[in-house]
Amino acid sequence: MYGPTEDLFTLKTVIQSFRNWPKIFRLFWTVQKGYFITIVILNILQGLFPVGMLYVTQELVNAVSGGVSQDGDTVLISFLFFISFILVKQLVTLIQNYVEGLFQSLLSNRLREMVLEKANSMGLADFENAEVQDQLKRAQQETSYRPYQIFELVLSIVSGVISLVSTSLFLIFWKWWVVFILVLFPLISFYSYLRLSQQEFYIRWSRAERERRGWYISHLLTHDRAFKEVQIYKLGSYLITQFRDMITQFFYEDKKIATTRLKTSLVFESLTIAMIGFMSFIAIKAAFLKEILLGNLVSYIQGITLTQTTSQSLMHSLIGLSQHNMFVEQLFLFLERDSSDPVKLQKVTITTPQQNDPFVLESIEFVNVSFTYPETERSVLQNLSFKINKGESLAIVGENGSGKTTLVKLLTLLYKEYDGQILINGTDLNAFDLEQIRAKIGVVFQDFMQYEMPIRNNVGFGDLSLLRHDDKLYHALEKSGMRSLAEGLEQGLDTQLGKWFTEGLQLSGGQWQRIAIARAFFRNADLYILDEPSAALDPVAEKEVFDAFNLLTKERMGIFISHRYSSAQYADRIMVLDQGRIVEFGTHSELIRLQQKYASLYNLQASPFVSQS
Ligand SMILES: Nc1ncnc2c1ncn2[C@@H]1O[C@H](COP(=O)(O)OP(=O)(O)OP(=O)(O)O)[C@@H](O)[C@H]1O
Repeated sequence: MYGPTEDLFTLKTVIQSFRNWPKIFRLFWTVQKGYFITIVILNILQGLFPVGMLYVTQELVNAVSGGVSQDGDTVLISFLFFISFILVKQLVTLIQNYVEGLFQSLLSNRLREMVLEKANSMGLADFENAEVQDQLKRAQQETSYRPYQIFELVLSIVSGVISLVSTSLFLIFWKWWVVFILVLFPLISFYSYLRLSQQEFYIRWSRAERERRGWYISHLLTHDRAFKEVQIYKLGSYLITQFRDMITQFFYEDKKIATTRLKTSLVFESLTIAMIGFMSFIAIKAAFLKEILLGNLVSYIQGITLTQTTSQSLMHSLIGLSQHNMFVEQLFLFLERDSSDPVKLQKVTITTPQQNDPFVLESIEFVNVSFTYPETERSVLQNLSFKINKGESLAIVGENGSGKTTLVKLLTLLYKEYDGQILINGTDLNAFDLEQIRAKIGVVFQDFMQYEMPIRNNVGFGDLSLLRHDDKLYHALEKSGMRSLAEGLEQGLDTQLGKWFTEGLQLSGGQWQRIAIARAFFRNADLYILDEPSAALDPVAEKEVFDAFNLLTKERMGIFISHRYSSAQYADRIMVLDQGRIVEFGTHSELIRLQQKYASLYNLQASPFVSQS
């Protein structure tokens, strides 16, 4: 297993985890300076309140009991002072809650945005990597609240230290050793609590993958796509049992830690109470013997309790801080990891139509390209060399798993780690801005997306800059044979598709595919790629789509993958892939004359006894 293990949580790692603080505080500063400063000031004030409270209480009690003065005015002034103090304290607390709430929302929004921005800048290889998925999961889980909790704890430590110092000074004039014991005692329990918090972190850390599995099971059980199979194959109770086993295991892990925490707390809390009891007894005895005034007795007892709780909560804050640090470390690990994709996130300017881009794809050439998927051994594409020029169409055929889709993924620049060279207009691909090249490619993947959004978005995502150009959207829909359906709808292009949201129109598999084709055609691309376009299309739709495709690619480039050899024959050239190698390459008639794999499969499909798939 990668990452930390339970034994690795030493004091050193705890200290090291503080290295993210400059980044965290820079983030706070950039989120909202005004709120940030206000929160700091209000927390310092909060730190001074306890000792203030001790003082006004002492003054009031002494005034009432006549220990300081018999004068009625003094009592009244002390009382008004006491009430005003409480009022100010409450006001500060209210304002503090208000500002902190707003700041926390802003911070959590910004962090969530940062995680999404990072995810958007990653490559496909990252998304297919379980370790990255775990990191993403941890980052998402911790983003919304951990950094703010660090801030809160730092502030509470600051105000805690102020309280501790001021209340200690108050007690020191009575008996210095009382303060010494009260501060020292929580330090003794520090190690036990630190160990516990590290164990908690490890448990949560190691859960990321299992939590994702749990999420997947609940996704299967709660989403329409899986519903049919879950019902027909009666998978429900099996999946629920798996889910239950998983959460039960989580529960027992949590329970074990909670029990240890309970035992530790029981020991230390009992000792604490005994200690406070002993010290209070000393103060009561002194008051009984008239060595101190009644007001002083009250403030000493409060002071003892306050010093004890403050020093204990300071200790817990420090431990909490180290735990939050470890979690935040995971967040920054994700935010700062190198992307497998050379394309860095760019702000999309959706106002400039892509039509204005002077760059034109003239040719794409593969020179001895071999490819192995990350984290795997087997070479999926081996020594591919071919060239496609503007105005040409290419059909790629081959058995399942022969590497057709992988080739499309390389063509669409989704993986950068390949051997050999890919040349664009005769120049190595790496010399180009990949975003610019991608903007010139319109593609329908085998597992195309069905966006649970209006038709406008489903098609318009092909070119965001033209999202509001209804005529162009309808034109693209016409090419994929979906115009009349869209025009017949009451809401037209703004009809919601899918069933996830209200008033959604559910399409058939073939209709969804045609929408995806319209999306690709909507883009003013130089290269159009259709991966298995006929998979869900009826013969009439297939013919329409191919006619549109041929027309569209006349002055451009067109590549399609198909298992239907009847479609492949109309491409200018055909590539036959077998176990990642090009075994035949040429026109339909050339390959038929060769009488090899293509010819035999073509004849097999043409035979009246084989149904076309
Ligand atoms: N993301 C991936 N990670 C690792 N291996 C993969 C990945 N995707 C595909 N493969 C492997 O690469 C090989 C080629 O897959 P590819 O999808 O390119 O085949 P294909 O020719 O398009 O097949 P089909 O006709 O079934 O769509 C297969 O052996 C597959 O197991």
